[in-house]
Amino acid sequence: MVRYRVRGGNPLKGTAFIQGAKNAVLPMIGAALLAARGRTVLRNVPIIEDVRRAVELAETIGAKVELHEAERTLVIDASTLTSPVLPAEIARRFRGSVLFVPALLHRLGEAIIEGVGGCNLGSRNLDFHYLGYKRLGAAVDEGDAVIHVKSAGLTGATLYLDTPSHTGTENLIMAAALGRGTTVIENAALEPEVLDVIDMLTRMGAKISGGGTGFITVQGVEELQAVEHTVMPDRLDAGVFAMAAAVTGGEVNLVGADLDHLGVVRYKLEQMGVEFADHGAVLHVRRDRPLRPINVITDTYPGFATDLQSPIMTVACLADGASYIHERIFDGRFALAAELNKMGADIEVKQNSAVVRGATPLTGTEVTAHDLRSGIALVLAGLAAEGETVIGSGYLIDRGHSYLAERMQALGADVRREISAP
Ligand SMILES: CC(=O)N[C@H]1[C@@H](OP(=O)(O)OP(=O)(O)OC[C@H]2O[C@@H](n3ccc(=O)[nH]c3=O)[C@H](O)[C@@H]2O)O[C@H](CO)[C@@H](O)[C@@H]1O
Ligand SMILES: C=C(OP(=O)(O)O)C(=O)O
Repeated sequence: MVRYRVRGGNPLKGTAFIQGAKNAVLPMIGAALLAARGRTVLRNVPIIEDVRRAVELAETIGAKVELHEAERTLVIDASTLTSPVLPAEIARRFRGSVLFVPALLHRLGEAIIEGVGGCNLGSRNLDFHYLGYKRLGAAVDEGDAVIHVKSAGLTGATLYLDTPSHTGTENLIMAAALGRGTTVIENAALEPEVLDVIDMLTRMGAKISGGGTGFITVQGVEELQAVEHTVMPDRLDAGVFAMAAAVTGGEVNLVGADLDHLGVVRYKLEQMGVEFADHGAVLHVRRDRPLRPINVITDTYPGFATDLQSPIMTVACLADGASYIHERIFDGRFALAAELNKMGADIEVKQNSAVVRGATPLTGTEVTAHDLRSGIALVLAGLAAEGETVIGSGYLIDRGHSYLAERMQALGADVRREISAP
């Protein structure tokens, strides 16, 4: 049982190091499994629980993996894949398990998916993935508990996504990369992580064009080589640390944060009164004026990232006036509201919209993380609250933010992580 204890009141000051991106490293581990020879080296790997689960899963299917935590480096030898089974006990613990399917199809001719996990945010369908594999020639048997995908060799086709799914785009690119002939993917995702994965696959020898346009063409090749690649910085981690400065009236330098990757999040925070100054690879963030309320509509990149919707809900609690938040990506991403209300917030949720009436003083109490980002949003609330906030189900925070307590402490925050018997 992991818990976070936060004592609020300290304006954050100093330097934070932004971790490598969770949503880039997970598909990159999936990509590394496509290389039948050699060793892949991934650098700037975030030391998070999802990466540990991905390492366990890769080992379970036969890869040899070394996670060098101090060096933030993964070494993956996928020459020895032996099992097509993604077992429930690991695969259900993180979303990234779904990104192992293309490698299993190419390397072993089948993938047996006993479950896929990830944050509980309402419906999280995978139909675009399975329809895509079928159009590439695979047989998909969707049983109640287990999904079996089989292929004697994938063949290029025209594919489309009803909406630009992040992992859906990555999976269909990886499936097409070693297929025969040309694949076109329409309505593909534009997220920076997807472009970083395309960059890695291209260096592995894949022929991919159109990344970032929504219309991707993949020309299949015979084999892909193991390469070395540095994972891009995590824009969600950067957004959270920027908001930590915002809720405490602080001033921080974020090493490695890329302002361009924040998309609309940047402009919304500026409207609220947060100032950004871009000094090359260091992003300076400060807030020294009262917070203003905001309207937020989540969207795919470069729109407002749904993963930063929970953190900005905390910021909105401290703004003077009513903020409106409309969630368009997931149909169950407001579990945070009830937890913030326990701390003194005034948030009303109707279907996929929330009204946050601020500014309300927040008071520390016992609250629960329902998913990764509601967890980190409660840490932000704790930083601004009077007294102590104790956040249960802290494992969910550890899924996506590395060394959180240490990095917050370096900015002067009183954040502690504790482990106790369940
Ligand atoms: C590991 C990873 O990269 N996770 C990210 C990824 O999740 P993930 O890739 O799972 O999210 P998607 O972009 O696929 O899902 C977005 C929406 O599309 C729907 N959908 C998706 C696929 C499908 O086959 N059918 C379907 O209906 C989902 O139910 C959801 O409502 O993108 C999300 C949206 O930016 C982020 O919150 C997650 O942090
Ligand atoms: C929804 C998230 O992650 P996942 O897709 O891995 O559950 C997230 O990172 O906020």
